[in-house]
Amino acid sequence: MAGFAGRLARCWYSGFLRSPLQVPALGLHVGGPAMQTSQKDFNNAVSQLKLLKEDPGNEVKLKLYALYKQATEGPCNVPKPGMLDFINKTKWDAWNALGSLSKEAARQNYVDLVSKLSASSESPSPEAPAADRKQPESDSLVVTSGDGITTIRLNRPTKKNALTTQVTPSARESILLVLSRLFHSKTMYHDIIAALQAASKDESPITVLTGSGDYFCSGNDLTNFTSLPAGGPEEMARSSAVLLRDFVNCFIDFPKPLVAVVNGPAVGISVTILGLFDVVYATDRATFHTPFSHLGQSPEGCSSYTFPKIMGSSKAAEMLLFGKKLTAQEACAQGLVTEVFPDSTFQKEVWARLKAYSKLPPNAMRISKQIIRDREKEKLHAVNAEESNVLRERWLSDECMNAIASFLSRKSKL
Ligand SMILES: CCCCCCCCCC/C=C\CC(=O)SCCNC(=O)CCNC(=O)[C@H](O)C(C)(C)COP(=O)(O)OP(=O)(O)OC[C@H]1O[C@@H](n2cnc3c(N)ncnc32)[C@H](O)[C@@H]1OP(=O)(O)O
Repeated sequence: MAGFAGRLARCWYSGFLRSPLQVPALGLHVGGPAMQTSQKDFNNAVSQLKLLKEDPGNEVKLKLYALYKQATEGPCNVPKPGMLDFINKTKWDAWNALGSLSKEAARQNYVDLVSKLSASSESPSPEAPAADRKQPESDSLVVTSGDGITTIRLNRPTKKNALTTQVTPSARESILLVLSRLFHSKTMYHDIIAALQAASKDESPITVLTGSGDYFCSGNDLTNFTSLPAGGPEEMARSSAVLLRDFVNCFIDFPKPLVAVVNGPAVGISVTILGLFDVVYATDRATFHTPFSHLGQSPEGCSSYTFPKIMGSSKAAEMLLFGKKLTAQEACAQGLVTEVFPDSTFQKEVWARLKAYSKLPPNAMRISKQIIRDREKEKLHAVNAEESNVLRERWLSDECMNAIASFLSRKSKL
């Protein structure tokens, strides 16, 4: 007991317990020295936020939004938005969760949070940009070229490289701009399309898709479903089907050797498009999972056609209908993966091999790919169009809505 009391006292004196109460969900101060923040400190913090070099992520942006509203308008005083108005409801929930927190305490929390973010965005990034970094379409996608290889790297490791339709704002955006850009604009899907189009015309003989961090990609970002456009769910489903079709078309039409370097687990659309790659190398840590039925959705990426062709209809059905997750070895045995490498030597072995392949005559490789793939193209485009249409309907179904709501409320994971 004495030890605990001693530790408590030391914590108190070191300022750890400066504010005696916290709002657990957001980790916020609600009392103590909060009252000392001036309006000037708060205004400075609002300006400081515009200078952030890193995107703090949607969760932090929500906290900032809620604190800003509380600091400037006091406790939430507007009606709760409707169920389907996901974005405004999420913002309302965050603001409302601050309860009766005083304006002064909200100002203090806002200032503390911004100063923490500024401090961490000044420390050097663990992954320094490559010297040959070429087209940073956004922070979520990094495109580099070197050694005869153009590498398109999915770069949202904290979200397992989920493909977002929401923009990662670059630095120097005001909170209002940050919030408005939460809604729409250019997306990671568009960035990948642009990167593939550029790579199809660049000097590199080989193009690679890979991921940063421990995942290859966790598929479509399920929070994409929360950005309802003015036309409501129907418009969201329509425009998403168009985006999906355009996205997959780029893989069907890609003219050069396209290699997936699968650095970890792959989910959803990041698995299905593998059937459109020429070669797939995987670490032995990778898994391959298409939980479409669990999500009330249906196959895309031409997998309804390529998977039965690659692995036979019954193995394909087990993956696409029942969401059976394959290990890397199983995926290799079934022909979806070309070769599996031990995780400890994966990067070294794969890149050495690709560098050697990139020295082969580029025109010969393109022409060979053309002969192998061209007779299938028309069929693949038709399959892609059909799959996109079916998904358009699925996205409006109760099964899909409930599955997304369940993930968003953290009740379910794969
Ligand atoms: C209208 C739609 C938009 C239109 C887009 C057009 C084209 C899209 C067409 C494709 C349609 C569907 C195909 C698919 O891809 S279906 C597959 C979707 N993916 C999933 O269901 C995966 C969901 N994620 C999980 O189950 C788990 O996160 C995980 C991948 C198994 C990892 O679990 P973990 O315990 O190791 O890590 P976890 O803490 O959960 O994750 C870390 C943070 O990352 C967030 N996150 C991970 N994956 C996603 C995702 N797919 N969508 C959104 N967020 C994701 C996770 O929430 C954690 O965030 P936080 O730290 O809690 O903030």
